[in-house]
Amino acid sequence: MHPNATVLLHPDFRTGTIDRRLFGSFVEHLGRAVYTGIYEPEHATADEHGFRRDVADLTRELGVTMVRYPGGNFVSNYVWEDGVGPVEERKPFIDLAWRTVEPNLVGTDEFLQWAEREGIEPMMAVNLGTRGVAAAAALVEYCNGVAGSRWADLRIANGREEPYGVRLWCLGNEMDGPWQIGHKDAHEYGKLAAEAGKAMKLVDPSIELVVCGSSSMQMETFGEWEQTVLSYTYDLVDHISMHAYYEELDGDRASFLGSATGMDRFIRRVVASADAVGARKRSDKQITISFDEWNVWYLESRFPGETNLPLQHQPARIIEDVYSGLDAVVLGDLMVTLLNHADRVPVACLAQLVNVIAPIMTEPGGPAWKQPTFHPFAATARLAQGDVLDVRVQTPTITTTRHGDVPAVTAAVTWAGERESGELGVFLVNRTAEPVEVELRHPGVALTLGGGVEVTADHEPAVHGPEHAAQIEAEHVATLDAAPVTASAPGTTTVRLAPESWTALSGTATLT
Ligand SMILES: O=[N+]([O-])c1ccc(O[C@@H]2O[C@@H](CO)[C@H](O)[C@H]2O)cc1
Repeated sequence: MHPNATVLLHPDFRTGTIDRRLFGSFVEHLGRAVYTGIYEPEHATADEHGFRRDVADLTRELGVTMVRYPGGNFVSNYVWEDGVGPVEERKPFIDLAWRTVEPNLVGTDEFLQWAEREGIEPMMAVNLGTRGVAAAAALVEYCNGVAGSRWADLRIANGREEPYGVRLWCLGNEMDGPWQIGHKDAHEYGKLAAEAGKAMKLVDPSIELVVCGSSSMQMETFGEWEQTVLSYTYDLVDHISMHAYYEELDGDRASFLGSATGMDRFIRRVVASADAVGARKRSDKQITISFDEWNVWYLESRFPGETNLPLQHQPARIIEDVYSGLDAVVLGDLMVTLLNHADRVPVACLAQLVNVIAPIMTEPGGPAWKQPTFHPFAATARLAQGDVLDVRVQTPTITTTRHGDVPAVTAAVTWAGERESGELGVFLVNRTAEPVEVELRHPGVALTLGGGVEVTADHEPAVHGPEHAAQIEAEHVATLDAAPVTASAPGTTTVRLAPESWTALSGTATLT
C-alpha cells in the first residue's frame, strides 16, 4: 500500500534537547486542587503532613517533573504571609478570583515541602495584581535566603532551616486579562515586572524569571502585549509565558483535532514577537517560552463565568472538566507540538494537576483516578528522552474552520544517546477518520520499533467518575507490546495508525 504520510529522520538533524521542565503541571488554590486534591488530612491515604498518598503516587506515575503554584488568577490577590507560620494562627480570606474562602491551611512551606518529598521542582508565582516589588522580593528571600535576614529568618523560625532554592518564578499571572485582579495595561505591567524582577534577582541572582505573555492568542492585545512588555524586561527575564486552552466548539471535531496546529502557530508568533524585540535591541540573547498553562478545557460550554460565581467554602467544585478519549488524542497531539519546539520551549505546565481541568480526579474521602488525558501525558513524559529530531513530515492536509489547512498526520521523534546509536521515542497522530499508513524513512539508520501506547478517540460524551474513566481506558487506551509495523525494508519502516489516534512507540536505532 502507498503510504499516506512519510516521516524522514536522521540523528544528525536535531531541533534541541528536551528540558525536563517541559513535563510540568500546575496546582492552584482553585476549587479542589489543593483541598481534597493533593491535601486531605482526613483521607485514609494521608501522610503525616496531611497530603494524599494516592494522589502523590498518581502524580509520580504521570511523570510530572515540575509544578507551578499557587496560581493562576488566585495569585493576583494572594497575601503569601497569611499562608506561613503556625497553622492555628492563620486566618481565612475570600479569594476574589474564584470567590472561595481560602482557609490558608496549605501555604508556601506546605507546598514546597510536598514538592520536595515528591521529587518535583517547584515553580512559584508572585502577586503583581494587588501587590508589588517589596512583597515579591520578600517571598524570594523567604524561599531562598540564608539565615541572617528578616524573611529568611522567618522561614527558619517556621521550622525550615534549609533554603528551598526555588529556581523558576512567574512575574504575576495573565496580567493582560480584564478578569485578573489588579489587571494592567502592557506599559503598567512591563514597568512593574521590570522593577519586581530586578528586586527578586538582587535577592537571589540565580533565579529564572517568567514575564507574562498573553492569556491566549485570541486576546485583542496579543502581539502588541508581548512586544511592549518585553521592551521593558528583555534584558532581565529568561522566559515569556504562553497560555492556551482548546475545546471542541459547535461539534466542529475537525477543528478540535487540529488544535495542536493552532498551538504551533501561537508558539511561532510569540517567538517572532520576542525575536523582533531582540532584533531592535541588537541583542544576542534569546527569550524562551514558558508554556505554563495548556490543556483541553471546555471553557465556553462548562465554565461558570468568573464574575457570577457564588461564594463557596472548601471543598468547592469548580471547573472539574471530565475528559473523553477524543480529548486525550488532542492532548497527546499538543505534546507533539511542544516537543517539536524543544529549542524554544523549555518549560510547560499542564493546567492543572488534580480535580481542576486535570488528569487526576479525586473524591473527598474516596478514590483517586486517572482521566483519559493522563495516558498520553504519562507516556510522553516517559518515552520522550534526550533530543528532539528535526523530522520532515509529508502529509495530506485537512481543511478546518478554525485553523485553515492542517496536517492530517503529525509526528515527533526523540533520540537519546550518541550519534551512532540511540533510544527512540516516536509520537504519531492520525487526525483523520480513516486508518493511515505512515512510512518512517531513516536512510543509513537501522531502526527497530518496540511497544508503546495507543489512544483512540471516542464519540460519547465523557461522564464523571472512576468507573467511566476505567471504561474509556479499557476501550480507548491500549498498551502495545509491539509496534503496528506493516512493512519494513532497509531504511524504511511503515506503521499503521488507527483512525483519530495518538500513538507513542519506543525504539532503538544504530547508524549503518
Ligand atoms: O479564555 N478565558 O476566558 C480564560 C479565562 C480564565 C483563564 O484563567 C486562567 O486559567 C485558570 C485555570 O487554569 C488560571 O487560574 C488562569 O491563569 C484563562 C482563560
